[in-house]
Amino acid sequence: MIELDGLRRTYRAKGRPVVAVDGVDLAVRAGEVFGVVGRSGAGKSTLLRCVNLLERPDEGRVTVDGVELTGLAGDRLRAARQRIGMIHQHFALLSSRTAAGNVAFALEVMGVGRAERARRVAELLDLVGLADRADAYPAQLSGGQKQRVGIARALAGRPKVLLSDEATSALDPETTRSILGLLRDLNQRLGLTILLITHEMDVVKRLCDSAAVMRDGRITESGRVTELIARPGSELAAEVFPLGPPPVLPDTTVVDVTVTSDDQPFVADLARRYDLDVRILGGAVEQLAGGRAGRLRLALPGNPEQTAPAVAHLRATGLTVEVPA
Ligand SMILES: Nc1ncnc2c1ncn2[C@@H]1O[C@H](COP(=O)(O)OP(=O)(O)OP(=O)(O)O)[C@@H](O)[C@H]1O
Repeated sequence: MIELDGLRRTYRAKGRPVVAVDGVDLAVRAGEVFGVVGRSGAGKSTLLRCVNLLERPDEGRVTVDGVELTGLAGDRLRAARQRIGMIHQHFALLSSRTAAGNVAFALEVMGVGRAERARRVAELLDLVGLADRADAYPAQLSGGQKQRVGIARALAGRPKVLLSDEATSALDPETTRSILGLLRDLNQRLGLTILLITHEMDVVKRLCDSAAVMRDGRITESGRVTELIARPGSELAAEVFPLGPPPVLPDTTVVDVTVTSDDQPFVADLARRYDLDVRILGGAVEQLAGGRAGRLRLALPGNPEQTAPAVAHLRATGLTVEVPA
């Protein structure tokens, strides 16, 4: 649904080039929620803004729903852009217009007539659960309600794709959960493809089917969330399920095991097979949007040489096992 090929965007700051996006290839499948994570300055916002050409890439191609946007200009580009909704961290609402007025404004820009506009505004506010606040001004709405208006407005052009720029970063945890629930619901009910950028791992856990990690303008890893978490050395795994530095324990081998949905009861199996008193030092296993996954840190009695057969057995059963240094 979204394909980025060889995307590059350079800014000039104080006379020097700053490569914000440095040759990015990315494919987002129709109907999936795809999250791009990375530290501040990694190039996430620039990448997202290149998808609807708010930012013109210097090089590379952007294709959305089979249309190469980088090959369009003028009215054809405007029309293609209407099919891509966008929501923002600080909502970007017009303070002088009510919730209904903000959504109506998007429809006005698209040339939708008055009667149709009124019908669509009611429908869109209903879709985001805000029908009863249609006449409220942004200053009278909570952060979560403002983001609901932002989402209704982004859906005005019946887009197939929604871009989300840190949509929940300004919200408290409970409101974040309700907005993530709404986005998941819209993704499923409307078949909406969502590409989002975030620095919140909770967003990746609760909403994303797939994800990519961005660093210094490049994608360093990308794939389905559950697959990435099971990949040895994955940065995403360490961010989503942090285990921290390993403790130093005498005559003990510390191992980090990635758990995914089809795993066997491996702790009990290990204890039985090798007569080991396996201890769980930390970790978590959760139901994510893309399936059950997690990481557990285990302590096996014995030095690495003594525990090697048990570790090899864990690996042979298909588990990702890392022995942290
Ligand atoms: N308009 C601009 N002019 C000059 N440099 C810019 C501009 N916009 C972004 N940059 C630079 O490009 C790089 C990537 O910025 P970008 O905002 O895309 O990163 P980000 O990952 O979204 O970070 P954040 O989460 O802090 O917004 C940074 O080094 C930033 O300073």
